Order: sequence, then C-alpha cells, then structure tokens
Amino acid sequence: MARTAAPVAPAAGTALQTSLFDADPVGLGPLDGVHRVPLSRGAWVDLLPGWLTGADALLSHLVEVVPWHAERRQMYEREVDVPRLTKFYGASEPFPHPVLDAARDALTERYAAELGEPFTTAGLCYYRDGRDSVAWHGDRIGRGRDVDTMVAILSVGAARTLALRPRGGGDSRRLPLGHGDLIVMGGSCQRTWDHAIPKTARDVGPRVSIQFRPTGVR
Ligand SMILES: O=C(O)CCC(=O)C(=O)O
Ligand SMILES: [Fe+2]
Repeated sequence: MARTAAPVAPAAGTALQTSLFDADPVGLGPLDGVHRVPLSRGAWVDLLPGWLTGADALLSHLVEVVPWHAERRQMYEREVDVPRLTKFYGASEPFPHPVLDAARDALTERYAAELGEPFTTAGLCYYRDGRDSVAWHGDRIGRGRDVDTMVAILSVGAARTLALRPRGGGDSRRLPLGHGDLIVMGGSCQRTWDHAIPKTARDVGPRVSIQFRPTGVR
C-alpha cells in the first residue's frame, strides 16, 4: 500500500483538538514513583506513567525537526520498507530537544549505581500509524547479547502496546506506552526476553519512542 513518508504534524485549531492537546510545558517529573515489575530469568521492567509533561508538544517538535530515516531491509529475496522511521543519536551528537538531555541525565542519576555506567545514546523510532511496528527482538546487536544492561524508553504520542515475552516462547505481557510514559527494561531483559510493538488495526495517531542506552548497547 502506498504511503508517503512525510511527517504527520498534528492539526491544530479546532476546539476538540485543542482540548485533546496536553498544554503543559515540556518537562520531567520526579523519578520517585517508579514501580518495578520482576519478570522471569533475572529480567525486570520499571514503569512510570506520565513521567514527561507536554508530551504532545514534544511529539510535534520531534516529528518536525528530527532527520528521520526510512530504511529498506532484505527479506528473503525481496527488499521491503522497515515499517517505522528511525534516527540514532550517538553519545557525541546533540539531541533534538533539551528535555532529552535532561531525561538521559535523570536516568543516569537514578540508575548509574545499579547499571554501573551512564546512559549515553538516544535511539528514536517514529510509528506514523498502526501499520508501523517493530517485530519481536531483544536489543542484542551490542553488549546486551552477553551482559545484563538497561534500555530506558520514553514514549510520546498515541499509546501503542509494548509486548514482552520470554525468549523462545511463553506468555506475553502487554503494556500500553505513550503520553510521556517511561519503561526501563533491565537485568537480563535483552538476553532472556524479547519485545515488540505489534501492528494494530485500530485508528491510532503517531507515536515516537526515545530509547536511552549505555554506550555499546543497541
Ligand atoms: O518503540 C519502542 O518502544 C520500542 C523500540 C525498540 O524496541 C527498539 O528500537 O529497539
Ligand atoms: Fe528494542
């Protein structure tokens, strides 16, 4: 199905849209309310709904200013579109909004003792609608393959389900994430569990996820 890769900026102006818009300034709350959910095999997730305020404003900003990449990938004998747009910010590259620096620093302050190192990079994914997705995987391109680590994800825009299941199969957990929510996947989560953002037939708006990782974890 044809689809343009042009950014989808939320329309403004009508009373309904204004009332749905989170008018708060872009900022972060405290991390004190984080709640840990143990998974099996030494994996866990920490959750904090609504960590970021002004999530709609940050969504519009990121959709507009980030140089999004549309990737193609070999799938057996065919080349197909990767069903989301992405942009990876390495440790030395300026992030596209100062609240991302603040989030990285706050996460480092809270987790560095347990993690043993700071969060440094920001990977961004842009899910334009329900057809965009990420298939089951662990973040195992880097050190997450061999060692315990953490991947912290801040989500803005429409809530999409983040599904988690033990690697090799088992019951999955489904967490709706958007609107400034934070999840931190920790312990053995990248090695012993997989995660995915499934496609949905629901009429959902755009979502951007911001994944903070330590250096060498992808
Ligand atoms: O969008 C998300 O919340 C997950 C993205 C993800 O798993 C990844 O980029 O590795
Ligand atoms: Fe991932």
